[in-house]
Amino acid sequence: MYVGIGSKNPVKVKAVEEVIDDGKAVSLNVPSGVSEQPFSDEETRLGAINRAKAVVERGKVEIGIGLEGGVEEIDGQFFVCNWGAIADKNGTVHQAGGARFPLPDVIGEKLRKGEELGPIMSEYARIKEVNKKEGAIGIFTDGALDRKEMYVHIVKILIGQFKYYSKVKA
Ligand SMILES: O=P(O)(O)OP(=O)(O)OP(=O)(O)OC[C@H]1O[C@@H](n2cnc3c(O)ncnc32)[C@H](O)[C@@H]1O
Ligand SMILES: [Mg+2]
Repeated sequence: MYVGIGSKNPVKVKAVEEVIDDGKAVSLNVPSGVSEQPFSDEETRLGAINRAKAVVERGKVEIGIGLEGGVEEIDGQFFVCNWGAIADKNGTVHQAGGARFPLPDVIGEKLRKGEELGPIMSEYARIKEVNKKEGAIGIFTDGALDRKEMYVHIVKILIGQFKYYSKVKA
């Protein structure tokens, strides 16, 4: 299966490569169509869908995957949320949500001021481009789960659905 991923972020590309059968993904920089820092579950989900569709529209691959990270405020506390989507040339789209976990208030205050989570996290963890490494989930779980592994779960749910529903339709 030749798959495109709508991001050049190595954690997202590696997550797709780890799950797909032939292990080679094409990475494409495509617009998410939402803010650089999505601020709700809905916006994050839409970003993932837009990326997946944009990959397929480029015409290089039959199947596109979009992965998007965002934040969602629940009861005054910010949570990181994660969404993924898979799209094919026939217009089929499947979606999956990933892990959620709360962010400390000191980070929430910066998000409210309009800063992006990526730079906030790098400053907080004192790790350059932490969004391309273990990510916020790696920091706040003391390394129990990193951002790539978190996306691996989403990609498995996406590809799994794609295979299941293709069989059912056949
Ligand atoms: O190149 P792309 O694919 O856009 O990769 P990205 O790291 O910017 O990831 P997203 O656009 O999906 O995430 C939106 C913002 O939230 C940040 N973010 C999301 N999850 C994060 C995490 O686990 N650790 C650090 N930053 C994160 C990210 O860096 C962006 O500033
Ligand atoms: Mg981004």
